[in-house]
Amino acid sequence: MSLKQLFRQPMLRAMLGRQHIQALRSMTTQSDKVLVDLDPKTGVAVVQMNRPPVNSLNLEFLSDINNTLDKLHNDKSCRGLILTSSNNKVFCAGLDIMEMYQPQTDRLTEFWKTLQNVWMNLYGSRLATIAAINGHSPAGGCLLATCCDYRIMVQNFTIGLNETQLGIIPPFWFVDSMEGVVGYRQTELACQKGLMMTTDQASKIGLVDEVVTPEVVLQKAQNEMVSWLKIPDYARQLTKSQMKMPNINKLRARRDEDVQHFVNFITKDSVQQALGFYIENLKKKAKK
Ligand SMILES: CCCCCCCC/C=C\C/C=C/C(=O)SCCNC(=O)CCNC(=O)[C@H](O)C(C)(C)COP(=O)(O)OP(=O)(O)OC[C@H]1O[C@@H](n2cnc3c(N)ncnc32)[C@H](O)[C@@H]1OP(=O)(O)O
Repeated sequence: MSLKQLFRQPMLRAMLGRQHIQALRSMTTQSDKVLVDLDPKTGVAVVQMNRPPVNSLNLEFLSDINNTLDKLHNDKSCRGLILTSSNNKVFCAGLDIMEMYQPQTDRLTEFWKTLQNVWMNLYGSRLATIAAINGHSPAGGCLLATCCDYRIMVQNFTIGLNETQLGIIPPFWFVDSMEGVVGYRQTELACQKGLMMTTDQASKIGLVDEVVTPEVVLQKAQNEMVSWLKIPDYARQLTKSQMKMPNINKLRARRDEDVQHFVNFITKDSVQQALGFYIENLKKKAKK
């Protein structure tokens, strides 16, 4: 959907109002892939991922997400962030597989470093963060969701760290994010088997906090945010940082090693072959 079409959507207009559409327009001049609407009254920013067709995370999109997070973190009026998608079937399809298939090493390295930055920035955000998961959310999409403090997901979609199904390995910080939400045993089951869970299955293990219908997902996220923002920021932020810093420091200490492992692993012939098959199947499925 084009930006013009997006702005014309009656639901979006009613939800945001004229003033916000204006704000959204001015920020989209910086990136049309990440749409931001910061409500000056509440301090809540709705951030919509908008990279058609499926919000897959390539280097440029990740950089845009990172810049958006930086801007919101530097804006003192901003206290909460709701992460969602402009595509009402796919929240985020995870990493752009084309970044990992037959890659140039320099770009692959930059890609991974940028993903690490996004993870540290969102997982450790000073803001109260809520994922309004309005579509499928595999792998890197699930990672973004588990970076947030609370998850509300629309029924009848799927979510999970499915890397092993592609013949790749979820990095330790993907696993740490998941473990922080659902605990060791459920993470072990979900990650080793590369489980894609339905919204209901994800809700049963606590991977999502609320299951809702598509029409109300953003309103529910706004309502939930109100309760988070009733807590004094310093108390909430310090509590969050106490819980999340150990995992962030773990990645910081192993950043370069993690990049090296990623590049070595992805460029292996066997992994390239597995990715090639996976892409072929995706394309076949898309054509049907
Ligand atoms: C010793 C230590 C070593 C450590 C090594 C660490 C290595 C770890 C490396 C990486 C971790 C990886 C993380 C990831 O995120 S990998 C990506 C995983 N994502 C997926 O598997 C999702 C695949 N997509 C889907 O399942 C579906 O597309 C969907 C459910 C998201 C949406 O379905 P639908 O609406 O029906 O859309 P289509 O399937 O028709 O797709 C449309 C279009 O988009 C293309 N596409 C889909 N997903 C991706 C993607 N992730 N990247 C790039 N392109 C994607 C799809 O191919 C179609 O394209 P078209 O044929 O050209 O139209």
